[in-house]
Amino acid sequence: MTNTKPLTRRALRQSLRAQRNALSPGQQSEAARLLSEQIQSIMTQPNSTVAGYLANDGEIDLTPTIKGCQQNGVVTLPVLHPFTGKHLLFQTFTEQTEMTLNRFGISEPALNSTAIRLLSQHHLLLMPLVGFDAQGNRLGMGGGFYDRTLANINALKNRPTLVGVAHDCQQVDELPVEPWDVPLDLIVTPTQIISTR
Ligand SMILES: Nc1nc2c(c(=O)[nH]1)N(C=O)[C@@H](CNc1ccc(C(=O)N[C@@H](CCC(=O)O)C(=O)O)cc1)CN2
Ligand SMILES: Nc1ncnc2c1ncn2[C@@H]1O[C@H](COP(=O)(O)OP(=O)(O)OP(=O)(O)O)[C@@H](O)[C@H]1O
Repeated sequence: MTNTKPLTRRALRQSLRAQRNALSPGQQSEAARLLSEQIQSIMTQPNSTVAGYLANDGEIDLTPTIKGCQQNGVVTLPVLHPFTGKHLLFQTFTEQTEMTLNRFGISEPALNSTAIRLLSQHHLLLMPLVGFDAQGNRLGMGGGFYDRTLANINALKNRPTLVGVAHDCQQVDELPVEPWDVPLDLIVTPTQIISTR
């Protein structure tokens, strides 16, 4: 019997990636500006530690958001785990941070053990995604990096709020869900703030 599930996810990925890549530079920068205002509006605590990402493949650009968060807090970026290659570490990011290209061609902080921040030290995790639905399901690039890294998140005493950030065109009615998928607490787009619980 043919298993159509992975195909469905693959087909969805392809179409949603094409849609975000079709946004014009003007639409991208307006989306980035609006998203930054949305994120500022949900940041309740001063001195927050927020994980971001550097946009790739048409993802919504967090540059204005990161600048805003750095003004009264700490920003970290994901780094591919040097040993497992399948998990993410989060390292602090400032203008002085030495950067390197990872195997996907995405810029990330050069490995520095003193810059690593634990998941439990974060208030917000801003997570890139390819697709989302209003129930909090997330479709990523297909590496399983965030899902593996967050697999035990509910065992933490202090767990960060998981925030999926995306363009509005990345929303679908209902995503296929896999057993390892870790649901999002919140989804923020340029025009929506969706609380999933
Ligand atoms: N901006 C950003 N950073 C991130 C992620 C992300 O989704 N976005 N990740 C979230 O997990 C991790 C990297 N995961 C990624 C997984 C696949 C591809 C990618 O472009 N895949 C290509 C195939 C590349 C290859 O075969 O080498 C593709 O699908 O076309 C990129 C990043 C960590 N950093
Ligand atoms: N907690 C986990 N433990 C072991 N393997 C996992 C786990 N989570 C995901 N995987 C594996 O990773 C692969 C990719 O998963 P999936 O398609 O859900 O990735 P994704 O959510 O799109 O990617 P990402 O989380 O990097 O954005 C799957 O084949 C799955 O087996």
